[in-house]
Amino acid sequence: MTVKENYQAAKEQYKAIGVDTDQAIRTLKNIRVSMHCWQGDDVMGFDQDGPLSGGIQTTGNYPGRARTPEELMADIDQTLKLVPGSKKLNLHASYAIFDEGEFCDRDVIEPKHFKKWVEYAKERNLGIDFNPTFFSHPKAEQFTLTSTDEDIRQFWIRHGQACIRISQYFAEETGQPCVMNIWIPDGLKDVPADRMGPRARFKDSLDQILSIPYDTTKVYVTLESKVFGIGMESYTAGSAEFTMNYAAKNGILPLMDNGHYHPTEVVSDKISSMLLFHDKIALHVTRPVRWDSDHVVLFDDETKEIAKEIVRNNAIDRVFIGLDFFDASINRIAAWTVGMRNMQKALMYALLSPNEHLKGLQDSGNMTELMMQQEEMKTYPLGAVWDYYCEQEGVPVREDWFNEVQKYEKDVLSRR
Ligand SMILES: C[C@H](O)[C@H](O)[C@@H](O)C(=O)CO
Ligand SMILES: [Mn+2]
Repeated sequence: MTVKENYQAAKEQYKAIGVDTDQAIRTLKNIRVSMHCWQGDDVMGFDQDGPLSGGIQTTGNYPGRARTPEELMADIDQTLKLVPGSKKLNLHASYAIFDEGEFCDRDVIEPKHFKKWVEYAKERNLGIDFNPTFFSHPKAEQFTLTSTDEDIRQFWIRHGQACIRISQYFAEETGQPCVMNIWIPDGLKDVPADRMGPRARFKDSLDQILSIPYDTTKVYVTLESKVFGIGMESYTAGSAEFTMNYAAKNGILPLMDNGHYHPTEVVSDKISSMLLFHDKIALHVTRPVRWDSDHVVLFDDETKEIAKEIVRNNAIDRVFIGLDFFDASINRIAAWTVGMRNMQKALMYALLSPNEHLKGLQDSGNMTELMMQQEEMKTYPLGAVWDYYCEQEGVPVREDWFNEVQKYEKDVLSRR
């Protein structure tokens, strides 16, 4: 049977339970998933040579890490060829590109240092999301926006402001809004004597960053929480409560990273609550294995559940979906491809669910049929619809994409 014939059979099966597969494909095609540039180079960036800091870690030493902007762009290109649908590029400030012999510290970076990224994005019809980088820098050895050293705190405030200006430049150049996410690692290894002070300074720093004029229809500033980091096990200033309240009170968006909570908490259960109080929210989809390990996103239960919450709450236009993982132990292009395709597959799974019918079963208290139907959905022919979608999008079907990764590894990555 051809991919199309398989699709026709699947289409009939879904139709019998009231699901329109053609519509699901049309919807999925327009959901932009933001691909993080930092999977390609183990979060090293181009503006400094020091180690990765901030309580995050890449493990592994698989050959082929991108070492220059040109290599990273080539690797992203290779990945984009293997991923269907609409995509966006997510950059960190540490990926600024300087001219030969030029260097600008993070507090004085300008749009011109991202001109090459803008050209790259425009040629590929990609929007750009952005992140100030409050780690991997000599001035981030201890604290950034919570620092008691006013010079250091002001340095990072200027960095945040510079990034807002760069974000607006991205939005204006690409014609797509830019999500600018603020995450700081600031925290303490051991029991604090003062939990309030750092948070008060963080609050004031954010107020100062956001005090500069910017177009809120073009730049969506988000604030990401985190429960702990390596070396910040006892306390993080940017806790869930801090970021949620700050975002709600100051007209910015909360960002939830599903690696940033206690292990039994799930972001899928938080989305509906957040949507009731915010017009828009943002996500970092990742896979925490026992801790915020940033493993590649799989087609697993939580990813599917996150996708279901976005789809069945009609929140596709209200949730910015970005990925955030970095695995240096496997081929990095395969890592990106698996993660991107799985996020989209999860969205397709959600779109192919008879959501109104299932909700009706819950509302009428018919929990037996609800369980039965939700379980049966797991073996409906999602794969046939996914394959057809990939074929329509001109990207490899099923595992065929891996041949291209192997060829690229042989021809390009292994020569680095
Ligand atoms: C690179 C980081 O993962 C990112 O900036 C931040 O979103 C994070 O999740 C830190 O744990
Ligand atoms: Mn994150």
